[in-house]
Amino acid sequence: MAQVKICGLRRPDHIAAAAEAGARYVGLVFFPKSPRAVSIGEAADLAAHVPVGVARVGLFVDPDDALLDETLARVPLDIVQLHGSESPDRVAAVKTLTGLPVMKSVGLSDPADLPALTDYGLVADMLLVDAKPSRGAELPGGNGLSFDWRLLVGRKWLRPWMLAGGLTAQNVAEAIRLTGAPAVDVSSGVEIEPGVKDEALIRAFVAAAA
Ligand SMILES: O=C(O)c1ccccc1NCC(=O)[C@H](O)[C@H](O)COP(=O)(O)O
Repeated sequence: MAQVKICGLRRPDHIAAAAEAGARYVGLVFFPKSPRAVSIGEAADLAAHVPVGVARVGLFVDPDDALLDETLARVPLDIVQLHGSESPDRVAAVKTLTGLPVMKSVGLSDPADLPALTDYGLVADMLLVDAKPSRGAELPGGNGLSFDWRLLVGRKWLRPWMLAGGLTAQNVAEAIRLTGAPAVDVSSGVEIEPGVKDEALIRAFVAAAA
């Protein structure tokens, strides 16, 4: 059984569906280019709908200090997810600035990408092991793209981690079985079109990961 994060939620009823189904994390995207982006005001409203026991994850891509300060002044986040090209030093600085746990994404496509998980494991509180976006991709994540899960077999890192990238209700059980992932993260796999989540798909995904 793996914990579940549903990322890129934009509606209170979808947050409720995710929580009722048993998701332990919900993600709010603060990246304007994303079809899942929310404004700070929208996020403040959505965060108020998240039940106790479900962690509110704010997803940022190479944020500057001002964006983090402005967001956290209005949105009660529990975890900061960094999904850009933040260096290990920047991850440490964001932890200090925000006082929150930081989850750093690392994109994988081949074995040469694996050492980054060790490097970021020294500074981040959690790791998000995602597919590396294709060259020229508009978004650094949330692309519905998976990677060869066999890269992870038998590996251990210094921090708790989540598996992401192209997961769906159909493939998540096999992904967990193969990788031993203690937690999984999904966005596109519970959508009917980019940025449009579907309650039935959310419920099916959480059930399949359990
Ligand atoms: O979801 C986005 O739109 C997004 C935009 C910019 C950076 C990261 C983004 N998503 C990151 C996530 O945490 C996704 O859940 C993860 O990449 C998995 O996405 P998917 O393959 O679509 O399930």
